[in-house]
Amino acid sequence: MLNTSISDSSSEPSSASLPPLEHLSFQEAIDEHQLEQYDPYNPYSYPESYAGHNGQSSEDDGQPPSANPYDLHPDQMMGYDGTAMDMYYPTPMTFTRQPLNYHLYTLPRPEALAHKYFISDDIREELQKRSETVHTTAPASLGLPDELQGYHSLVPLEPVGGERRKFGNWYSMVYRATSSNDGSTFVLRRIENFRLMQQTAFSSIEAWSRLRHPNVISVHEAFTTRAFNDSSLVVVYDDHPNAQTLYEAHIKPKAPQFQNGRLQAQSNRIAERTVWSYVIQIANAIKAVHDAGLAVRLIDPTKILVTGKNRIRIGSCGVVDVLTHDVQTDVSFLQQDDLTMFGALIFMLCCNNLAAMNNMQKAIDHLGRNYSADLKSVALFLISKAGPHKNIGQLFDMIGSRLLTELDEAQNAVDRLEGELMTELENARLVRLLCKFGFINERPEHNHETRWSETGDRYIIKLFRDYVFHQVDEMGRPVVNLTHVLACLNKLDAGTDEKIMLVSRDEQSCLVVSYREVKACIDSAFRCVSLCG
Ligand SMILES: Nc1ncnc2c1ncn2[C@@H]1O[C@H](COP(=O)(O)OP(=O)(O)OP(=O)(O)O)[C@@H](O)[C@H]1O
Repeated sequence: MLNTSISDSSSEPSSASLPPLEHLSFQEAIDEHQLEQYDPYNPYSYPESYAGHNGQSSEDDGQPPSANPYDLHPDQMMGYDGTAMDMYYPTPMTFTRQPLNYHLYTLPRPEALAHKYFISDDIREELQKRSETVHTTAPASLGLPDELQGYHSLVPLEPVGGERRKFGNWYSMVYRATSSNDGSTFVLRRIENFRLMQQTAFSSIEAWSRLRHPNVISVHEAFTTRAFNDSSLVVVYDDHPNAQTLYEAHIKPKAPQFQNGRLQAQSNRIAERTVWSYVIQIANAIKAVHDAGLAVRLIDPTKILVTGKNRIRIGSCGVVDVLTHDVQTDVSFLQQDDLTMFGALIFMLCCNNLAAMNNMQKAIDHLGRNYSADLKSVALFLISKAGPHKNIGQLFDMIGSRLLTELDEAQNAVDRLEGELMTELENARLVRLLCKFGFINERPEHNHETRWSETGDRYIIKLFRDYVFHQVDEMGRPVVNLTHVLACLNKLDAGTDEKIMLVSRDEQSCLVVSYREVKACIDSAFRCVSLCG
């Protein structure tokens, strides 16, 4: 069995995941008096102090100064910790990483729209962070190969320099890289100084690459390379940006935090429900692996990833098979070993201690005191002596109705996501409309006509644009109301018969038109532009 050396990395920098986001809502930055005047239903109505001296928006659209992330000191930037990646590299970065403002679109959004028209902040932020992580680049000073068997733009996912990372007895490093084939990112685990004795060592990788399971990180391929100036083994996996290992998520000691004015230690205790969810997902993964005639061979908190809310995936599959190809071992023996490692993992998680198995009795007592008898029975079953009847299927008999709870949760999660997706359904429709506006309005010239966009049907479109976007209140201040814009655009897209009054800019004339008529004007003007294009 592979003896994975696990160093206590409590003092080590965290991995590629970004630091927790500090929500700097701008309401926090304004005083109570200003808040009283703030209209929460008007998405862009800012307190007086953010408007220009004449009561109109200032040039920066009346945004509070702190809402612009680029104006802030890096330490204050939302969700941005410049040191998060820098600490991986021994030499200082020579570029400035511009942070995303995750709240760019929704900071001033009215409460009433919160879950109606837009995906929820949490999910959007999470997805944007993942996308930002994928686009991180490494400094050239690291001297990484430019190209590696169809992969480029390598970025280490572990600190470089300092103590070298080990995978069993081998030095190892994990990189994110982009595939030249399809532009997707993958994760490459490199094992240094590996000498391939026989090509058949890769036969297990072929078997692993055929296995697709929601709780196993898919294996794509493996190859040897001299691109790192040695003979390295590289195994390629699906990328799950911003994933944390179980160790990072639950075992690594957390820094104490201020609570009620006092610095307090943070508990790492995992809720029983979460442990059961993990147990079921890992058992499910092991069953799929065993059914495929393989063995996981490495069930360890540093090699299992949490890739979303309580979503677990076993990683680093196949590497041990290649590394120990010359040692012939019966697969059923290795599968029994998987169950023992799985049992040990439950103890480590419940005791928040990688070394829990060093004091068996203490670990059993701890688990018994803090968790249910059922969980203790499952853990004890897994570490019990191997036998012909001990298999992963038997574990499912023990789990019983908890499987149904997990199924309920999974279905609820799908429903939630479908709900989120629904909120984005109409976005493309409105963007298409806005694009048409953009093509038509203020077009300097069309068919040698310099006043094309101001005359004929286009004049109605111009007035309609004023009606949607350029209304002012009785004090002459811009009415910046997202609800009005969305309502108008939706009615326009539907072409309703509702009539609206469009007023010329000099207020000397007005036109009463239906949305249906405005829609016809836009369609014909856009056709005219696109046919000549
Ligand atoms: N498939 C993957 N997708 C995304 N991130 C991954 C993937 N595999 C590994 N990682 C990330 O790479 C980092 C390094 O992985 P590794 O398996 O070396 O874990 P580790 O915690 O550094 O363990 P060790 O101490 O044994 O080196 C981890 O933070 C992990 O989150």
